[in-house]
Amino acid sequence: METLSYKQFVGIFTTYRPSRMLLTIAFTLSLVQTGLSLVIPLIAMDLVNLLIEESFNGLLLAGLVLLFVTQVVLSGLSLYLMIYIGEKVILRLRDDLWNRVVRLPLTFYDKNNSGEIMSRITNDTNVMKNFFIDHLVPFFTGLVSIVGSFIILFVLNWSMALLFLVIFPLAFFVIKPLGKRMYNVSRNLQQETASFQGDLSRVLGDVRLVKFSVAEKQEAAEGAKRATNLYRHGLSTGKILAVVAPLMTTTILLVLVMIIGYGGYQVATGSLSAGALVAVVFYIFQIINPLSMMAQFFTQAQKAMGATERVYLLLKEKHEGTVASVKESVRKNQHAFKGIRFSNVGFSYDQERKILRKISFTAEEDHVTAIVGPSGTGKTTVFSLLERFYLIDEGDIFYNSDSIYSYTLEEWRRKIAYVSQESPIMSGSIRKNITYGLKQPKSDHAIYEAINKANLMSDIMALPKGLDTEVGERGIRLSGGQRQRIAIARAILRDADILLLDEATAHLDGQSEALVQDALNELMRNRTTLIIAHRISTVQNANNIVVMENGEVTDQGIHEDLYKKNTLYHHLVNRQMVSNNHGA
Ligand SMILES: Nc1ncnc2c1ncn2[C@@H]1O[C@H](COP(=O)(O)OP(=O)(O)OP(=O)(O)O)[C@@H](O)[C@H]1O
Repeated sequence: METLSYKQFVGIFTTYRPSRMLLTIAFTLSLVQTGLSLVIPLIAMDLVNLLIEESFNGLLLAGLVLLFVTQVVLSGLSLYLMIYIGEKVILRLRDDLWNRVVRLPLTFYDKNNSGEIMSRITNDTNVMKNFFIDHLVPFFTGLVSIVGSFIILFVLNWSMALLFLVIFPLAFFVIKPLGKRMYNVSRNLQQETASFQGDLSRVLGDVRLVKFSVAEKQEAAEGAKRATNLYRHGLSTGKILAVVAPLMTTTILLVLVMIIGYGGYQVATGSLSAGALVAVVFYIFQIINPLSMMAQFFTQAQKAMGATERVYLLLKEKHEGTVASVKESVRKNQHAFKGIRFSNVGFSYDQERKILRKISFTAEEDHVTAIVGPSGTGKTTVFSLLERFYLIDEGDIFYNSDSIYSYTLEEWRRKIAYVSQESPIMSGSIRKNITYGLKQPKSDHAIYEAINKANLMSDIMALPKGLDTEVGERGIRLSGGQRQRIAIARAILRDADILLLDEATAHLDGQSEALVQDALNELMRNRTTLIIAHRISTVQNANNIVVMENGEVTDQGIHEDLYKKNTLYHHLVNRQMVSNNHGA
């Protein structure tokens, strides 16, 4: 993994920050507050000295109290502003990430685990936020506090300032190398957290598979291994902290003992006033506190860098619109043909294996074109290319007279309704599922019409809350046939010009299948329909059948002709389809 440069790191914060004005106000407030805290010991010094002389200045005391109060109020205000800015940055970042995630091309999801992506968007952004709020801003105000305190300390009593200057930096020689280790440890820790989440979402997503494969033991062991890894990384962090924290405390104690000892001696000899010693101790604290925080700053910065690095990788991914439109568009092709035309299309998912070779066929408007072929030949891939999930390598695909790449991605996908084999259902109401992705809201009347055409009416009427019944993960489970008919109702409402249908291989019972088939016949009317066919009735009724074999189109025609002259087709119909044949 390439490492993030400081410039990119800062770049992310500046890209998503709110107005510069707000940042300036927040910074100014915390600087003023820090400045005030530098004045307080000076007043305290005068007060102590006055008390020793047994006189008292009420005005001075009132001034001190006022300063204290102002400082507290300003400190609260600036803290809130910083939190506000931090939250704003992360809000924008998460917004942007979410936006990107839904727009990333499928090629990205082929390569990345969804649980890990979730972890990046939730955990890693949190780490970034905490760094900003808890460390970045205090770092700068801390710097002001340290420098200011040192200057005053030197003016008050240079010998004590010098003493302090010699002892304290020693601690940093030990802490610095540990910072580097901390970076590696937290980087691994976050990677491991992401893997943990990745595994968890994999198991939860396919909990049925786990159960019917009796893989519980295996998964439990896998999970325990991951949890142990997390534990180990946690302990490694602990070890580093166990060295750093006592070291810091001891150093602080040492410094205090020496300063107070030496200061007490000076007070006794009369070269330092008691008030000045009080002020010196104050300033020492105002140096030590931010310093120990700064020691953490570097380790935390490293941690935040690790988190930002992964977020940055996600931000760098190109979204689908730009990938799928790379191909030069060819509008106004000469052909007057209406429908879809594949012209010498070549495609591979990766460099190693060509999946489709010189695919050419037509799917005419108002016709049903069936695609048949053995498993793994590339039929689903043809559909994916039509949906522009992936970009073709060679040739072109035309719709009517234009290349499909001459449309914007949204324009193009709105022309298509896809009823896939699995008919996925989203968590939510049936209404939400049926109207999913539609541009305009549909009236209940239109929805019921679609439901009727999809043969779903009696199913929905039987549900307690009708259209508003919750389905999917948080609601009732639908049967395979019901899911398909919901997908069909969705496609009917979508009313797209092109229909892609991946016929289910799963065995529906006769009645369910008849219902689905009826609904499909209704859906296919007046569209350009392409079907990956598994039923003999489908191929018998198709206007054109495209036979695919090993990524190539080897034949085209109508059922009767192909059945007679094409051995593969003959074989396919006899072996694969007859078993599915209910209605033919
Ligand atoms: N996302 C992907 N990344 C890499 N290879 C893929 C991907 N999807 C499919 N393939 C490969 O492409 C080839 C064609 O797959 P495809 O799903 O198009 O076949 P199919 O004809 O639809 O098969 P089936 O009838 O079994 O569904 C297969 O060898 C498969 O391994």
